[in-house]
Amino acid sequence: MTDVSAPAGYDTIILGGGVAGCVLAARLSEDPGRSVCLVEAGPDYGPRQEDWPQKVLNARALPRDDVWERRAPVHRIRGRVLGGSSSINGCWNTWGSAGDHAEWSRAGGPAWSAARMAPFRRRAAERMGLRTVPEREISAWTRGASKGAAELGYQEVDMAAPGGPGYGGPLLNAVDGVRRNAAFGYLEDARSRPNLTILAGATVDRLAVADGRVRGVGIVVDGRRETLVADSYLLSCGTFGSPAVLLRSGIGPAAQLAEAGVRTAIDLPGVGANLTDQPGVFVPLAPTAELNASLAAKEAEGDLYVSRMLIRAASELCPEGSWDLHILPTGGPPLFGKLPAGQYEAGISAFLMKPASRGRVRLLSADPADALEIDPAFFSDPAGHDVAVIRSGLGIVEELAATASLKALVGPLEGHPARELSDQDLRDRAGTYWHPVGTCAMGTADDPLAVVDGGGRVRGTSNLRVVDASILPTVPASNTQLPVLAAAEMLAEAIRGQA
Ligand SMILES: Cc1cc2nc3c(=O)[nH]c(=O)nc-3n(C[C@H](O)[C@H](O)[C@H](O)COP(=O)(O)OP(=O)(O)OC[C@H]3O[C@@H](n4cnc5c(N)ncnc54)[C@H](O)[C@@H]3O)c2cc1C
Repeated sequence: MTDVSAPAGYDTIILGGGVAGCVLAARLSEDPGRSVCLVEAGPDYGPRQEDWPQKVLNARALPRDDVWERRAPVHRIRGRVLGGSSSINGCWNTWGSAGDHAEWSRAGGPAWSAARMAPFRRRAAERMGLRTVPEREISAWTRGASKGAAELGYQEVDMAAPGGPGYGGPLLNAVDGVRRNAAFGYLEDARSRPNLTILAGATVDRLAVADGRVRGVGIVVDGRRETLVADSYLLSCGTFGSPAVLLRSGIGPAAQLAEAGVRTAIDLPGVGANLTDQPGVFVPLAPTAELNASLAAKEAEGDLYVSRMLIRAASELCPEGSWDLHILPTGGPPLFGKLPAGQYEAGISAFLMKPASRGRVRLLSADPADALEIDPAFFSDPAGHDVAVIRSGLGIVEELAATASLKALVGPLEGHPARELSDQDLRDRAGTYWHPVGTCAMGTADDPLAVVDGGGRVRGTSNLRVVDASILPTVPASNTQLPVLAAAEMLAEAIRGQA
């Protein structure tokens, strides 16, 4: 391998230029005495918004071009571009419950409490320019759904802060239909710093580990293999990418590594295990001619968005005062497929926010160009918790659809109520909310499945941390972008404090 690093190497190399990677690159390079290199497999379209593809900027749809494995099943979609999945996501930002922080604090220490994370949440919201839903983006469907939620007795709540069940709008990282991804939010002014190098189009293959220290990282650029060296390495390739890099580097379950033909450097059984994502079931409804006309008029004005409100709801199994479901009414062009002009899809999804099921990420080969085995194992928990909660959610969907406010906009439910579907049918109909976490989970020293500690340090290593969604041991009862931004802000400050 050729050595393409700075003559004396970098102080810090960040592997993966997604949500967490952009935060780390910006915050760590604020210190002019630290040289930082950010490595990203996908393209960097540069500092000027006008040079980015329209598809990536368009916040009204989910882009499908700059992704890993373009023909992959939908639960595996992830961004492969500077900004990572924030460049292809729904631009929604919500915050989780007190229960999430209790789980994270047990695993990672008091820094993960709601109070200690709050300043980092605010800092992230400010940098990303998060804003509330403007009135003009609220369609007749969204307005009806909010009124329906109030009819059912839900109170309006602040979705970007801890609290209890209720309804409201998310905070958005999109302005006038333009997706403001983490590369815009964090790298705009950092790009011109002489101590920050952004290396796009560079796929991380593996880390060279000896005696618990990373000695270099192998990357592939235009088919060429090269090596970068640094004092410390921060792995931010996301919930699917980070365990894959560790596994290729020989950090993972020894038996599995042997199967993949990789020599074990550190036997860490938790790498790639504990994959946790939020499945959802969509219940389609039939829009009335009036609703279709109203949505068409919104679209003509350029202000039609598929979803702009949600309900935090509780199943019978949810701890008192918290929520374990997002009820998400959507109305607009279908997410998948097409309808004739002037016709729209309206419906309501129930998403399971605190699943008990655990899936996994595994290598199919040691080649970084090969696809991974990604199995979210939706609704697989033996006790049937997840199926019970989603059924409860589908009951709430029916109640919402039956409110006077929504009955005026859609026809009645047809066929069997979704809550009566068989377990297998629920599995077959499950989509994803795209919030996978947990494959490099943080945990205490006595937790055999812990991969990192509360500071993201990889067990058994002295200069390697993981900082991204993969370290969250449990998924929050929220969308994950804002929690990942806040976690990266918090860990960046901790890393700077140690310099
Ligand atoms: C379709 C979709 C919709 C979503 N909608 C929302 C939403 O509306 N609200 C919300 O809160 N969350 C949403 N999310 C989730 C949110 O985007 C993620 O939680 C967040 O991006 C996670 O940040 P991360 O840094 O862990 O990973 P990412 O942002 O995915 O970044 C990982 C980066 O690492 C790079 N990488 C991976 N492997 C390698 C490698 N081997 N070499 C070099 N680079 C590599 C990737 O290309 C990517 O840029 C959505 C996600 C998807 C996919």
